[in-house]
Amino acid sequence: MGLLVNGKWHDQWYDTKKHQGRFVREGAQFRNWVTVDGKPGPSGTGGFTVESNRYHLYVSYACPWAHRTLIMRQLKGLNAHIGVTTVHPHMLSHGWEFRPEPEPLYGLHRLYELYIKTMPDYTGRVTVPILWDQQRHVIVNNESSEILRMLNYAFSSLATSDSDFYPESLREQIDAMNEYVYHNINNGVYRCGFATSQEAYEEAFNELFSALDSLETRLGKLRYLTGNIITEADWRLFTTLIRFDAVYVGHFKTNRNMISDYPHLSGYLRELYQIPGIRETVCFDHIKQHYYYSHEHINPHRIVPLGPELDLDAPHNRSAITCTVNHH
Ligand SMILES: N[C@@H](CCC(=O)N[C@@H](CS)C(=O)NCC(=O)O)C(=O)O
Repeated sequence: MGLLVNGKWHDQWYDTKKHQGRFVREGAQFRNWVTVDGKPGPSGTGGFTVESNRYHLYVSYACPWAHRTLIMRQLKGLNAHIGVTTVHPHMLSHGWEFRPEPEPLYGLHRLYELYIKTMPDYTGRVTVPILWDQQRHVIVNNESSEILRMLNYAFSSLATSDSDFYPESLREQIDAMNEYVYHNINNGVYRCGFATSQEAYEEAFNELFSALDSLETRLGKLRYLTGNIITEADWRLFTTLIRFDAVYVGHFKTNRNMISDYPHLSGYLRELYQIPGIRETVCFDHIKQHYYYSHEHINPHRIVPLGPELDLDAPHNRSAITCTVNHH
């Protein structure tokens, strides 16, 4: 694992020293938007008009951030319009790689080569997901939360489903929920796992479990995070929950409870998993191989645990939760 400095690859682990052992995630740097008319979006520059088969997603099945984009592509019915290439689950000294086959567009073997192709003197982390423009041969955007919104809106002219995962009337609630879930849960598990001091770990651990406790209560009253329809907030939580018992509990030491110990959270997780098309986006083999094998600092012998056994096909019993709270 490493990063690019002026377009040169450096193999190094995250530097947590400047934050007293805390893991602080770097912001994504490519922030252009695909739009219906090619005008600039909320950030970046314009020229990225929505078109079938012009854009391509580079993802890892292991990565919770990339997973969100795969889910949105699937649920909107965009599979025929946006191709996907996946990286190898092991992220080693060259970062994410295309192995054994190179990626199909340019025959490249390493993800960082796409960053250099976009910006020859790029300095920063090399992350998935990437939304790639096959016409201009550049990264459009490498921030998953923004890619989700593009798939939901700009691409809706191509989509086979008209579901809206960020409806106007719920935006304030979705934004607040996203913020809370991002800090405490999505990034919270990484803050536990990548902490290099006891204090930093405990701080993240306590925030993580108090957030899970509070969502457990919430999901005892509401079918989904913001009421009776599934929004992007649910899918953003889902990608962390689905990895939790399989990986985070052991590898990231988030072991106060498993998700399966929480009746409402686990029923909710199963309900989302059982929605048609979703299980096809979940690859436990890549998920377990990636974390346990790649992070040598955490797991030096790279032994990948065989358990736990998860029964995600058990009945979810969520239809009993009728939404009585008016969320408007
Ligand atoms: N803000 C980014 C974060 C993406 C991210 O951190 N992806 C991880 C994989 S789970 C990655 O590629 N890490 C490589 C690295 O940090 O060097 C997003 O949500 O799109």
